[in-house]
Amino acid sequence: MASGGEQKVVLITGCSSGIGLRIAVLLARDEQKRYHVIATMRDLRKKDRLVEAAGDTYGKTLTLLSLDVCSDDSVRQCIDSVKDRHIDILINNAGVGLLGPVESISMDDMKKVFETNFFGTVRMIKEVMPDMKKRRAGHIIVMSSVMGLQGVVFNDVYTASKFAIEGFCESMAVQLLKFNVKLSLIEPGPVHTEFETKMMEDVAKMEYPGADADTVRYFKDVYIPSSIDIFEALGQTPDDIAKCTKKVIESSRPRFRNLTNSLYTPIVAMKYADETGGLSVHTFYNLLFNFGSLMHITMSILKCLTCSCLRRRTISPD
Ligand SMILES: NC(=O)C1=CN([C@@H]2O[C@H](COP(=O)(O)OP(=O)(O)OC[C@H]3O[C@@H](n4cnc5c(N)ncnc54)[C@H](OP(=O)(O)O)[C@@H]3O)[C@@H](O)[C@H]2O)C=CC1
Ligand SMILES: CC1=C(/C=C/C(C)=C/C=C/C(C)=C/C=O)C(C)(C)CCC1
Repeated sequence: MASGGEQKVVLITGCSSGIGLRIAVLLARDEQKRYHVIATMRDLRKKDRLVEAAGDTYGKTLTLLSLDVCSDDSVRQCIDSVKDRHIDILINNAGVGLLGPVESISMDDMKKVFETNFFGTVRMIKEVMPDMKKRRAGHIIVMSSVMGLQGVVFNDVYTASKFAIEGFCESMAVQLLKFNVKLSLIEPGPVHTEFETKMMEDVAKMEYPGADADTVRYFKDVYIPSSIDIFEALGQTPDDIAKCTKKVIESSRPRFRNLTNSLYTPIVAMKYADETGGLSVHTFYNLLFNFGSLMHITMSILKCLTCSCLRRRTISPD
C-alpha cells in the first residue's frame, strides 16, 4: 500500500485487449502501489492475456471482474460487488469500431455501436457518478477519439458515436465541477490494437449490399490504402495511450480534452479556423481523392508541421 495515503480504486472497462489491458497493467504495476485496479471485461474466458501481462500484481493490486457495458444488470452487479461501491477513478474504455459505406451497414449494426460506445459509457457514468457526487471526489476518464472531434469518411457511424460522447461529456463536466468530480476525455488517433485488425477483417468479409460500384471502389481502392498509410505513419501503441492516461490521472489540474497525437493538432485546428466547415470538408476531400496516392509524402509534411509548439497542445506519453 502507498505510504501516506489510501490506494485509489480504479475501475476500467474493456480490459481483454488493447488500450484497456495496457492501462490496467501500467496502473497495477505503479511502483508506489498507489492504485487498486479493478480490471473488467465482458467475457472472463478472455482473461489470460491480461493475467499474464499483470504477472505478480494479479490478485494484489489488480483484480478481475466481469462487466458488459451493454447490460444494466451486469453493470449494477459489478459495481455492487465493489467494497462500499467506492470507485475513485472510472475509466470508460470499452468500445467497438464500424467501417464502410453506410448503405451496406444494417441499422442493427449501427445501433450496436451506439449501444456500446455511447450508451455503454453513459450507463457506467450513471451508475458510478452519484457516489462520487456524494463524496465530492472522483475522476471519470472517457476514451474518446480524434474522431470525436473530426469526422472521417467511411467511419460515419463510429465518428457519430464518439461525437455523442464528446457532447455528453462537455455538458456533464460543468455540473460535475460543482461536485468536485473531474471528467477528462482522451482523444487518440490511430492506435495499433485489435480494433485495427478486427476492422480490417470485417472489411475483407464485407459484401457491400446496397452500395453502388463507385462508392465501393472509393472505399476499397482509395480509403483503405490511405488509411493503412495513416496507421503506419501516425499509429501509436496502446502503451503510449496508457502512459498518457496515467499522466492525466496524476495531474493536479487534469485537462478536459487530451489529444494524444500531435500530428492531429492541425486537423483539429483547421476545423475551428473556419466556422463554415468548408475548409475541413475540402481539405479532407483533397487529401483523400487528389493526394491519396501521395499519402506517404503528405504524412511527412504533416510530421514537419507538427513542431514542438503544436506538441505542447497534446498530452505526450513521455
Ligand atoms: N485503436 C484505435 O485506433 C483507437 C481506439 N480508440 C478507442 O479506444 C478504446 C479501446 O479500443 P482498443 O483498445 O483500440 O480496441 P480493442 O478492440 O483492442 O479493445 C476493445 C475492448 O472493448 C471491449 N468491449 C467491446 N464491447 C464491450 C462491451 N459490451 N462490454 C465490455 N467490454 C466491451 C472489448 O472486449 P471483447 O474482447 O469482449 O470484444 C475489448 O476489451 C475504444 O473505445 C476505441 O473506440 C480511440 C481512438 C483510436
Ligand atoms: C487523417 C486522414 C484520413 C484518415 C484517418 C484515419 C484512418 C484515422 C483513424 C483514426 C482512428 C482509427 C480513430 C479511432 O478512434 C484519410 C481519410 C484517409 C485521408 C485524409 C486524412
